[in-house]
Amino acid sequence: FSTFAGEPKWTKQVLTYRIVNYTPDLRPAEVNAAIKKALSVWSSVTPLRFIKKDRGDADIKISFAARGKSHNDFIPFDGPGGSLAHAYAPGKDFGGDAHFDEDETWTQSTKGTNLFYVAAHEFGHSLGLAHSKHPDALMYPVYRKFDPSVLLHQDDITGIQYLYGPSPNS
Ligand SMILES: CC(C)C[C@H](CC(=O)NO)C(=O)N[C@H]1Cc2cn(c3ccccc23)CCCCCCNC1=O
Ligand SMILES: [Ca+2]
Ligand SMILES: [Zn+2]
Repeated sequence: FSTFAGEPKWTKQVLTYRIVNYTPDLRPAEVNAAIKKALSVWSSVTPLRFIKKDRGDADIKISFAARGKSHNDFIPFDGPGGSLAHAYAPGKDFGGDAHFDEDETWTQSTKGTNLFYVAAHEFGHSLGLAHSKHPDALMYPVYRKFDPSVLLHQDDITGIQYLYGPSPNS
């Protein structure tokens, strides 16, 4: 596993998240569920807890943006394929935020681009993990057909627990 320079991480265990806008590829309830499930991947192995906010500021702001429309972070997306999403290391303002490329076809299945899988990867960054060199780790930088049952590789767990420790009820 790897962390970001300076090992930025959240100094609180309860974090807030807000889904700022929704992709038309899925019903809002499906997006809410995929995001919630992707966050629970990380809270299941750490003391971290996530609270959803529907307005105002939040630690982790989630949004969808397409090509050209620079979602005011000056890193425009590249159309279908290519890069699928990106996220920022813990910190204020953009810190922790995750942006998803609207030009992808977001799905809940193994066809198209699975939102749950990509979100789980991005939230690894939002919590302070950089990329892993293990090809079967969630934090590996290439999207792979995934087995929805097994998501976190030991490398991912070791990394996140290095930052936040294990879940208290482990
Ligand atoms: C891990 C993932 C959820 C998030 C990462 C980005 C990331 O690390 N976000 O935090 C991602 O999008 N990786 C690219 C990497 C990539 C693969 N190719 C590319 C062609 C062009 C540009 C990038 C890529 C080859 C063609 C396949 C393109 C479709 C799949 N894309 C990828 O796997
Ligand atoms: Ca893209
Ligand atoms: Zn990544």
